[in-house]
Amino acid sequence: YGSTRPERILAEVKRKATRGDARSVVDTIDQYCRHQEWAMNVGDEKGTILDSIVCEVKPRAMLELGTYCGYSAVRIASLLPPNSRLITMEFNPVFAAIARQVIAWAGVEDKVVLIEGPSGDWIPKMKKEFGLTSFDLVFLDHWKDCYLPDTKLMEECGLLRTGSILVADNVICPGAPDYLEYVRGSPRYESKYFRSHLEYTRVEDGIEKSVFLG
Ligand SMILES: O=C(NCCCCCn1ccc2cnccc21)c1cc(-c2ccc(F)cc2)cc(O)c1O
Ligand SMILES: [Mg+2]
Repeated sequence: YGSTRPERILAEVKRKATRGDARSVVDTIDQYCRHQEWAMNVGDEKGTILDSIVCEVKPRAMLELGTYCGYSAVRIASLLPPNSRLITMEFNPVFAAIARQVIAWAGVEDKVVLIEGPSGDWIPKMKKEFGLTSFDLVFLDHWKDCYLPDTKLMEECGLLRTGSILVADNVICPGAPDYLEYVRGSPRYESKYFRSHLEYTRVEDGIEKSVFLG
């Protein structure tokens, strides 16, 4: 039931996941999207790669572009050290409304700030709005043709510092070829590809981790 896929995912979370237990929310969504209906969460396989990077970086300030149902926001927030903050951005208000409820159900709302609107509008005003100097870690999971322009915009807006890390989902499927060429070719980035699969499928996909060198 529920008219949209995100609504059906939220209904499943409320039915099956333990309130306040982020891990059970993540596992419930993975089970549902693997066995009932596919959805564009980063998923369990690529999620494990993302987890290892979050644990390694221990970001104080993290940005996620592309919230969808809040699956990766919950996954990330559950790993963040105390007084760290994940800012997650969603363009679609219907998705944002669902994600807020998923994030609340998981009990990680005090670590997550969800903002709505297009990245091109938000990126230039984030420093002021959030009293930020820079992001330690950015997870790119929004429109694939926005990865490159938004990365350049973050550079221009001084949101990246030496050592800031970009983690990009879907660099193979659907693909972000211009972004890959940029981070792999630029002397200002040290890039590494983590081979994996498109969520819940056997199709090849991967995550690109790129360190900004300043
Ligand atoms: O399209 C994807 N994600 C983006 C969704 C829309 C983001 C919109 N948005 C959010 C914040 C924001 C800020 N500014 C502007 C726009 C913004 C996606 C697709 C697939 C996929 C689909 C079909 C298929 F056959 C194979 C793969 C798999 C993934 O993992 C994905 O992530
Ligand atoms: Mg994705």
